[in-house]
Amino acid sequence: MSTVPSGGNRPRSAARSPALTPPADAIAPVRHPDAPAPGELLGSHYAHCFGCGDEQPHGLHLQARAGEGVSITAEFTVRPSHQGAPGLAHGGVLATALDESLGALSWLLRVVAVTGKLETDFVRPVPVDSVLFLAAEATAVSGRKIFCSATGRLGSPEGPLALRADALFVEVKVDHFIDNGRPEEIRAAMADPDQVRRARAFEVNP
Ligand SMILES: CCCCCCCCCCCC(=O)SCCNC(=O)CCNC(=O)[C@H](O)C(C)(C)COP(=O)(O)OP(=O)(O)OC[C@H]1O[C@@H](n2cnc3c(N)ncnc32)[C@H](O)[C@@H]1OP(=O)(O)O
Repeated sequence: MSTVPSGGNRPRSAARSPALTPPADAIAPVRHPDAPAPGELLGSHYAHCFGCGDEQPHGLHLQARAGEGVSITAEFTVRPSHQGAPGLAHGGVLATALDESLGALSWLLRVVAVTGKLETDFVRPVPVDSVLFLAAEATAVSGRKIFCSATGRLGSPEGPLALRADALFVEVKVDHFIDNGRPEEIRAAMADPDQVRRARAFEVNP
């Protein structure tokens, strides 16, 4: 019996929702001229974010770095608290790591965007203590819609493919959070000059 999980070589687009295929008039994503330089750590967009916040004790503490074009890389170490099955990462946690990596592309586009749709293939089991090497890139833009893809590889950037995702992010105004977030966290964020600075860094026209 083969030990290679099935599905690893399936062409990605064949099984994806039509909504994840950019329309014919979509344009190539444009890296903002003030985007962080390739290799630069992007930092957290919100200290309490479950994906990247350094003040979030339960979080993944993902640290993303700018890549070339509109791409990022990130590393995620799977901890015992991330288990689903014994000794294996929970799929929802892995999807979160992909989602956060894709969200980090906003730093390079300098737009604020949220996940509208995320489709994930779990190609290989991911054991506890694995280091996942994540890579995400924006592939097309159409109006407010940002089409993007990510992969997660085991042990090194060239390691076996464990995860891949395609996603649609939708550009929003900062008001999206002010209007929808719980008032106490919104008040605290708006009173924090460092948080306001981070929010501004996403926006071309704040
Ligand atoms: C302080 C700094 C913090 C910075 C914060 C950064 C946070 C990053 C965190 C990591 C990422 C996340 O987890 S973000 C959290 C998880 N995501 C969310 O909570 C989003 C919840 N959903 C929403 O709020 C909404 O549905 C939106 C914003 C996604 C879309 O609503 P809208 O603004 O009214 O726009 P709408 O007209 O519906 O959609 C615009 C276009 O996108 C398409 N579209 C929208 N959703 C979908 C969908 N699911 N599947 C297909 N297509 C979709 C529409 O068909 C339309 O296409 P067309 O007609 O134009 O062709």
